[in-house]
Order: sequence, then C-alpha cells, then structure tokens
Amino acid sequence: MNVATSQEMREIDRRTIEEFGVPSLILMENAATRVVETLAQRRPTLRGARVAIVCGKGNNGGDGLAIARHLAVRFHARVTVWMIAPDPGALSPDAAANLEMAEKFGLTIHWIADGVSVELGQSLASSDIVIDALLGTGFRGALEGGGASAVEAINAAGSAGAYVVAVDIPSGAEADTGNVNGPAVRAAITVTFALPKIGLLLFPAAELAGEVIVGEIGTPPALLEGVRARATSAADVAQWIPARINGRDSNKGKFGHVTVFAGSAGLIGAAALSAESAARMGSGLVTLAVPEGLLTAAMSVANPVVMTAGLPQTPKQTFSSRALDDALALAEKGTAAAIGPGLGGVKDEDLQKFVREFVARCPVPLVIDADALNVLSLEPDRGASLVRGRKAATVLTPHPGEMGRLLGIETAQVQERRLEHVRHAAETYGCAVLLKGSRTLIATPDGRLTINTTSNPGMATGGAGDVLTGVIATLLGQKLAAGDAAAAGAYAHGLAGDLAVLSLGGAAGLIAKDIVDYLPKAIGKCQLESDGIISGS
Ligand SMILES: NC(=O)C1=CN([C@@H]2O[C@H](COP(=O)(O)OP(=O)(O)OC[C@H]3O[C@@H](n4cnc5c(N)ncnc54)[C@H](O)[C@@H]3O)[C@@H](O)[C@H]2O)[C@H](O)CC1
Ligand SMILES: [K+]
Repeated sequence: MNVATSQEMREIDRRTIEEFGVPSLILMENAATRVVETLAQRRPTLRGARVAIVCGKGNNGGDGLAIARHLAVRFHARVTVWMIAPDPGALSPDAAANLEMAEKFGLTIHWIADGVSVELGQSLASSDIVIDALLGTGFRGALEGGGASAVEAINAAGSAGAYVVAVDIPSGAEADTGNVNGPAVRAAITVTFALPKIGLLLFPAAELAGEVIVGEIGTPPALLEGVRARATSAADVAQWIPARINGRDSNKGKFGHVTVFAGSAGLIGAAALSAESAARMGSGLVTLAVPEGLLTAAMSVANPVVMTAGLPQTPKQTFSSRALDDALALAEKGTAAAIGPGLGGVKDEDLQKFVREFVARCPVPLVIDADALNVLSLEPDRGASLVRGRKAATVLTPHPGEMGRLLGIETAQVQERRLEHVRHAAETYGCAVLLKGSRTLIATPDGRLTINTTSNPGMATGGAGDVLTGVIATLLGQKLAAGDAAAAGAYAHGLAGDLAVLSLGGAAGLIAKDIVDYLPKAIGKCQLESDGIISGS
C-alpha cells in the first residue's frame, strides 16, 4: 500500500486540479462524503444525533464545514460547528466557500479565536459525535493556545463517551513524522483521503488515529502510484516469496543456501538463532561458520539441519583475519551470507580486519548486522566506502544505537527523525538499510522507503534481531532485491512475533526462538491473505 507525505499529497491534489480539471471544491466535497458515509456505517444512530465539529482555518476545517452540511441535510443531525479562527477572512479559499454554504444552510456556527471556551467544552461533552477538522496535513510543530484547548476539549469529550472522528489525521500529530509535540486528538477512527499519510503509520500518531479508513476522493489512480513510500502488505510478501519457493520444479538448490558468520565466546546462541531462522524461513541449506574453538558448542546448540564450520580465531575466540580465505570460499558456495550476530570483541583489531575484508570481498548478497555494523562505524567513512564498493547486494540492519554510530550522531537524534536518517544511511552506504523499531523502516539508495506495520513490544527481547538477520539473508539468497528482502523479511519476522504472542497469550514471555518457530505460519498466513482465503488482521 502506498503512503504519502504532505508535500506529495499537495502535489497530487495540484495535478488533479490543474491537469485533470477536477475542481478543488469537488475534492473537498468527496472528502466530506467519505467521512459522512463512514459515520453512517459505524453509527446506526446518526440520524438526529448531536454532532460537534471543530474546524480550523485551513482546508481540513473546510472538510469539516462540508461534513457539517451533509450531516445536517442528509441525516438531520443536530450539528454545531466550532470555528477555531479569528474571523472568516483567515480561512483558506475552499474553507471560506464552505463556510458561506454552511451559513446559507442555516447551520449553527461559533467562533473562538483563542483562549479557553467553557461553551466549547460543554458543547463537545454533550455531543454523541465529535469531529476533529482542526488541522490536517498543513500542521507542523506543537499546538498552543486556542488550538490546544480545543484539542483538550475534544479529548475530554472522547473520554466522556463521545465518538471522536479525525478528519485526515488527528489534529496535533504531524503528517510526515507521526510526531506529537504537544496536545493531540485521540480518535476512535480517522478517515484519511486518497492515500494514508505517512504519519498515520508511525507512532505515536498511529496510536492516536484509532482505526484508519482511506477514503477515495476522485484522484486519478496514476498519480497515487508516484509516491516514494509504502507499507508492506501480506500480498507483497506472498508475491515476492512464492515465485521462488513454490515452483513446481522445486528442489533444494532453488531455495538458496545461506552462510552465517557469527558467534564468539558466550554469544554462540546468537549465531544458532540466525542460522535456524534462515532454515525456518525456507533456505534450502544453511551453514553456520563460527570461530573454531566454538565449533563443538555451536554443534550442540544449533539445529541439526544446520551445517557447521570452524574458522581460525583470535586468542579471545573471535574470528581472526587468518579466517578470511576460508570464509570467502564458504560464502561463495552459498547464495547469500550474513555477518555480525554475536561476533563480540569489536575492539579486537584482528577481528576488525576480518570484518572489513570480508564485507569488501564477500561475493554474494550480504546482511550486515550487530557487531559487524559496530566495526564499520569505528571509521564510518571507511565503512561506507567498503560497503559502497561491494559488487553484490547488501542490507544493513541497525537498531537505533547502531544507526547513530553508523552516522556519527546520537541515538536520540536518530529517533527524532527516523525517516530522514534511514534514508540518509541508505544514500551514504549505497545499499538497503533497515532501521529497527516499533515501526521498522527500510530505505534504499533510490529514495524509496518502506514502513513495516507488523511486530509487537514482546519482540523487544534478546536475539530477535539475530532472527531477523537469518530471515533477510534467506530472502536475499532466493534472489529478492535488497529492499524487497528487507521489507518482506521485516514483515514476516514481525508477523511471526505477532502470531507467537497470540499463541502464547502474552507478550512478556516471548523469546526469540518463538519468532523462529512461527516463521512458517507467518509466511503461510501471508499466502492465505494474498489468495483472499482469509482476511488481513
Ligand atoms: N487529497 C487530500 O488529501 C485532500 C485533503 N484536503 C484537506 O486539506 C487538508 C490540508 O489543508 P491545508 O489547508 O493545507 O492545511 P490544514 O487544514 O492542515 O491547516 C493548516 C493550518 O494550520 C497552520 N499551522 C501549521 N502549524 C501550526 C501550529 N504548530 N500551530 C498552529 N497552527 C499551525 C497553518 O499555518 C495553516 O493555516 C488535508 O489535511 C485534508 O483534510 C482537501 O480538502 C481535499 C483533498
Ligand atoms: K484533523
């Protein structure tokens, strides 16, 4: 599913209006109709209901005024409009046009420029339905003054039982970041137009939006295809994977062969988890390479389907640069590799040398994770040029701390502008970059962005990242493009975690191995959803 930034949406609207001749007032009318239809579906008692509509001075407020008119005309709703604006002169042209219509239809309209209004609070609290048409995609920053008190009144009414509907996006939330920097509306449902705005998929806005409905408003479909961001769907995953693993002439060789370079003393479990997850994700063959002194340990903890190899090690039992030739030869036998989980000892110069050389020369598609990322970020410029120089596809899978080190910034800075930083990293390192989080983001150097909507807080558990590494390596080894492998991998991994939590009946006790075990179910569910046999969650 495509998702839009506010700027892309403005541009799509402009082209709809100028190139396709659809007047902007028609778009607004369609937007209002979609909200009213949704309300009619969700609230069987809409006829005669008490509805308060809070409108701002921009086009979001214009939508609200059009909604007010339709509710009054078609459903005889008892509508009160609250304009949070100084006077009609402050309104956008389309909002002004709708104000004029609303006035001529005899609707009740109150004006509050700023400050707290007792009447507003009372009106909202005694309404069955409250419509938030205060601010839409034009909003940035934090709400203050009259807008902030209006939002507080809407939320108080919502807490008291009113059904709160947000128009396009909950007011106070930023459409491009999902950030909430001050008071923001908590809605039961959000009706957004043409395409979901990126912010609706990102936290905390995603949580405030409630159920998100996308209303078609007459935008030419071709214009909706031109946006840069998307959210992965089950159908995407099903489409990307089965062509490679469900062919009639299936054989082991077709499923790919992943080689995982991982593990150090005390961290052999990370290696075993990555390898097993590659097997569960459908890799035909999996080889786990560990420092040679840990080979026996690896063989005892790894799943028996996993082949193992021991490579020359440093005195601290991490890979030595002497392991390089063997490692490259092993990698070359497979269709994709992964390096990083549990490597340990990032300060060890011999390990650093191994990682740098391996990354530069590994001839097959490669996932770089965890300590391998930390080695690269010891000298970020050198790390970036090593990755950029690679001949085969690459996916980096940093968590926010690792991303900060890769870019030479603080973790908090990463989290404040996740979209921006993941895109920047993809450009800098010239490869697909997956930034982990409650909404994992994937960027590719061509500027495309994917938002992952599966996963749950139970997955914030040791080893979950190692599992993801094995999953993505499998998809790379089945010849998916780097961005698709990362997107499909994040989706399947998150869904496996969701299914595991459902099955366990709670999130707290989820362990990484559960994610591994639910991978087959997750992929199966994607296929069933894609075939229309079951509906999406
Ligand atoms: N295709 C579509 O999606 C359509 C959407 N429509 C609706 O139009 C709005 C966007 O309208 P716009 O006039 O651009 O912006 P807003 O209504 O969100 O108003 C912005 C308003 O707020 C001011 N502002 C910005 N930041 C702040 C702040 N921190 N504090 C206070 N005020 C702020 C800004 O200066 C503007 O005056 C979209 O969401 C849809 O609802 C169309 O109706 C149809 C097509
Ligand atoms: K709104």
